[in-house]
Amino acid sequence: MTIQIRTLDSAQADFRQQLAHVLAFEAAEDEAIDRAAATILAAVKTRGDAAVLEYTNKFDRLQAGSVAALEIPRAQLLAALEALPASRRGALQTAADRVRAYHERQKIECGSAGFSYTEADGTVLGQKVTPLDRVGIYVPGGKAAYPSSVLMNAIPAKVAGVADVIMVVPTPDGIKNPLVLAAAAIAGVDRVFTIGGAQAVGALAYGTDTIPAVDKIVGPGNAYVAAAKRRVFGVVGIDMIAGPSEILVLCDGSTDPDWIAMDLFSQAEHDELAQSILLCPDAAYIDRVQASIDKLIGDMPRQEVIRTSLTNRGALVKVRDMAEACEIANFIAAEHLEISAAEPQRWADLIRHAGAMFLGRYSSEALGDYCAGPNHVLPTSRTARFSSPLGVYDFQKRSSMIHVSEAGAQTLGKVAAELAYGEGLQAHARSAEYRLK
Ligand SMILES: NC(=O)c1ccc[n+]([C@@H]2O[C@H](COP(=O)([O-])OP(=O)(O)OC[C@H]3O[C@@H](n4cnc5c(N)ncnc54)[C@H](O)[C@@H]3O)[C@@H](O)[C@H]2O)c1
Ligand SMILES: N[C@H](CO)Cc1c[nH]c[nH+]1
Ligand SMILES: [Zn+2]
Repeated sequence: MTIQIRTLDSAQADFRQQLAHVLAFEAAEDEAIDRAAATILAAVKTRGDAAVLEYTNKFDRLQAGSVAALEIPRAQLLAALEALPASRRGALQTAADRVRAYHERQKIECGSAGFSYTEADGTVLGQKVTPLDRVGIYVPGGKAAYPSSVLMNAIPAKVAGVADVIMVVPTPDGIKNPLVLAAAAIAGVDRVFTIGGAQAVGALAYGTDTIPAVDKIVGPGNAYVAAAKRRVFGVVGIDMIAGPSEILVLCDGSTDPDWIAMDLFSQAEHDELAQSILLCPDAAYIDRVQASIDKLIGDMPRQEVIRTSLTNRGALVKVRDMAEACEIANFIAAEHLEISAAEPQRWADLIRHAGAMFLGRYSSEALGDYCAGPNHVLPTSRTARFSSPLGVYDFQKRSSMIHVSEAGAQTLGKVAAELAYGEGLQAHARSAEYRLK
């Protein structure tokens, strides 16, 4: 069995156009998905629970009688945790502990305590950091179950101090994944509803009789979830657009090609729309990776998903050298970037845009997906140019603090009044002047 992956060469004159074509989603597909998400959101906004129930029963093939029946009580989460085989439970707990330890660092090092300073005249200025009150975490569940995504979403929220974490997760055909439920128990999720897609995003954004409206929705999902999140932004906060998974491997041509082939599979198996790309300066090595792909694909239970993803969205790219690979990687701004090379740090120093970087031949991206510690909810579709991994900071907000002393009001009042008159805003000017002696 062979897979026809597109091969590109950066020396070709139209390479950049070809690359842009590989990275682009079909615009027509995007529009159709966006229209479908808009229709679902409008229905949820106007008809609440009834619409959530209809869409859930339709898309996830359920026969639920009410949205309330789609809530999983905490006792069921705890029972799922208790019933896990010891090795699974141990792995889940280890992953949770490592994710928590990493995110605790973010709390310390990203200034979660706020700051304040006092000026010579006694005026105090500062910044107060507070957690959000209630967040919705989207855990994908259409084509695969993601216990790891439960940990990645819920743990930073709890580390930030969010009181109320509402999780949504679709359960196609009513199949509840016990590891997902157990992960929710370990991570301290407050409520779980088995709903997904745009209807879940709408329910969390607008609230329904059964599902409480949240302040922010975070978490990855398919293209419908991403489109819905884009549309509800403003009503609620969102973290980023974390869509179909991506891996970009930069390889110097000395890693076992089976390892690289499997790394490419690892993200391709998520979704037909997932994207796996290899950049390498060694043409013969690229052929070896292609041979490994053809050798290994037959053993993959999800080979049809992998095949579609690699055929439609994958690429094996011959580059001039590793420096050029880094330059191209900055353009691609991939969700995951593996630098499988002898001097990974040398190349990492040249990378500015990537959701997460995996350095060296032993850092397989899959380790980051589960248990390395950093978050696996990462910006996709080139949004790593301006977005960051999900983190404690996504569950916090900042308020500015201004405590002006009587002496401070004398100097600031004159400055403010002058500028207010300049803007033609009399009330502003007088408000400042009233405090002048
Ligand atoms: N970036 C990350 O951090 C990260 C992490 C894990 C997974 N992922 C990605 O998340 C995605 C998960 O996708 P998924 O499909 O498995 O689960 P999902 O939960 O995102 O989507 C399933 C839901 O999509 C909706 N849906 C499906 N077909 C529809 C249609 N035709 N019209 C309207 N709605 C429809 C349904 O409501 C269904 O419940 C994958 O692309 C995976 O790569 C990303
Ligand atoms: N690779 C996904 C993020 O793109 C996360 C994940 C969860 N489970 C396996 N992988
Ligand atoms: Zn993955």
